[in-house]
Amino acid sequence: MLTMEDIIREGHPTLRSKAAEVTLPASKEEREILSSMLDYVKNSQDPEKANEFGLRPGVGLAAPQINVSKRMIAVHVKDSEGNQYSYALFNPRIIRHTKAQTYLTNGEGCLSVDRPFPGFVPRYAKITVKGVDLNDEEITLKLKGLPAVVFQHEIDHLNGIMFFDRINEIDPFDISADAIPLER
Ligand SMILES: CC(C)(C)[C@H](NC(=O)Nc1cc(F)cc(F)c1)C(=O)N(CC(=O)NO)CC1CCCC1
Ligand SMILES: [Zn+2]
Repeated sequence: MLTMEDIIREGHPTLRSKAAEVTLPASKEEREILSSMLDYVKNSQDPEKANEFGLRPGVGLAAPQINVSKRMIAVHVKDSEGNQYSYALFNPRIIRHTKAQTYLTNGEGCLSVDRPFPGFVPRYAKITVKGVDLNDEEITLKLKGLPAVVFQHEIDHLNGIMFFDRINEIDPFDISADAIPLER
């Protein structure tokens, strides 16, 4: 099973690389890796397991974070209405998005970043994501709110983008007036 030791940290070159498309259908090894990533995110949200294995509770993970430069992400997060989004995707891509922006009012962190990085991270308010799941099904997801933010954060990792790249350097808390705030 994956633990924090498998997660590479800021400064590791893989976090700044563009991950390669997975040739579909995925190999057995690629499926095992993607499945272990979803297990990590689920396990990390289980207090007993998180405690036993020292896991930092996560809502998403991208393959580059475990030093696998392939386009694979795992997300396990509830939206504000309590709907559970649990997805492990090969080759996820944003095919549509609103101009409107949203942001977490607490800012963002990252399992690969061991320091606080204050500031608002502008994200698209609504996105449509296409990808292929572990059953080789192509799925299309229409997302808003926290799930939309998590998917954007994870897909950024596939392109070597870290959340703090998106924070305004002059005024970290500067965000467009019509951006939709997402309270924690
Ligand atoms: C780095 C960490 C702080 C652990 C972060 N968790 C998180 O943001 N949890 C959270 C946020 C909420 F708004 C409401 C709530 F209920 C729980 C996280 O897992 N990630 C995953 C990651 O680093 N993936 O690469 C960072 C998140 C920041 C925004 C999206 C993903
Ligand atoms: Zn991250």
